[in-house]
Amino acid sequence: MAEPVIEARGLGIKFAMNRRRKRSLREMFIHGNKRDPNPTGSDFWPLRDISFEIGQGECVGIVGKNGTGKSTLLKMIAGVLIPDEGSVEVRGKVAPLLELRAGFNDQLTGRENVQLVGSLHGMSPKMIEEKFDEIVEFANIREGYIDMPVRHYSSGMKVRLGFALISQLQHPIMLVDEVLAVGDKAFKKKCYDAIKRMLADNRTMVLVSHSESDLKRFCNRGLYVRDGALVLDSDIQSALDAYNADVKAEQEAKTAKPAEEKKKPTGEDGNGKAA
Ligand SMILES: Nc1ncnc2c1ncn2[C@@H]1O[C@H](COP(=O)(O)OP(=O)(O)OP(=O)(O)O)[C@@H](O)[C@H]1O
Repeated sequence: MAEPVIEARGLGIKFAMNRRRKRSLREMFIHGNKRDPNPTGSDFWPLRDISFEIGQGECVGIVGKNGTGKSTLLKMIAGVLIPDEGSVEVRGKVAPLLELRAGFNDQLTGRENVQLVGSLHGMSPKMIEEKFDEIVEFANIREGYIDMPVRHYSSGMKVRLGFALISQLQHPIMLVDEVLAVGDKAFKKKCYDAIKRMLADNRTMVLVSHSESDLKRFCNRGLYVRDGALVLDSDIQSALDAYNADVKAEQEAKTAKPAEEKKKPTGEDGNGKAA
C-alpha cells in the first residue's frame, strides 16, 4: 500500500483553562519558545489519543458537535498548533483553507495581502501576477477595493479573497475549515467547482463542516470526534448517522429530564421528605 499522506499517531493537545490561551507558532517565534505563559492553573485536553491515516486522493470529513476539537485537529495537521502528545506526519505541502481572515494583515491592501500571503505559501511573484486578476474576480471584490486596506473589507470579502488565493495553490493537501459556509449562492458554486477541480487532480482533502450536504458532496470517508476522542472512522454516511443518533439521544435525554422533575411533589425534596 502507498504511504499515507497524513498519519496521526496518538495525537493529543492540552489547553490551559482560565488563563492565556496557548501560544501559536507565530507567537512562540516572537515571545520565545515557551509554550505555556502561565504554568499554574488547570489544563484540559480537547483531543486525546487520536490515530488515523489518510491516503492520497482521499477526501475525509471531520464530524462532531461544536467545541469537540475539529478545528484544533485541522490546525495540528496544518502545523499551526503543536501536539502535546503523539505525532502527526504530513507528506506534502498543505494549502490551509482555515481562518482565512486571520492570514491577512488589516493595514495592507487586498493587493499587498495577496502578494504577501501568496509568497508565504510559495507562489512566485510571476505566478501571483499571472493569477491576480483571476483571484480578484473569483473573490468578487468590488471595483477600487483591491487597493484599499483590508480593514475596510467586510468579513465576507476577506474570506472570499482568502479562498480565491489559497485555492490557486498547487499543494497536494487541502485542509478546509467551514469556509464553504460563507458567501452567497453564486460564490458557493464557484467554491464547489474549485474544490472539485482540485480533487480531480488526485489531491487529498480534510474538510470540517457542519453542513451534511457539503460533507456528502465531497467526502468518501468520515471521522467522528466525540468528547475529544475519535469514536468512528468509516464511510461519511455512517459517521453522520452515528453523530445524528448521538445528537438525537442527547436531545431526548434533555427533554425527558424536566418532565421527570415536574413529576416531583412540590414542597418535598424528591425523597418523599419535606424540604
Ligand atoms: N488556542 C486555544 N486555547 C485554549 N482553548 C482553545 C484554543 N483553541 C480552541 N480551544 C478550545 O478547545 C476546544 C475545541 O475547540 P475547536 O475550535 O477545535 O472545536 P470545534 O469542534 O472546531 O468547534 P466548532 O464546531 O464550534 O467550530 C473548545 O473547547 C475551545 O474553546
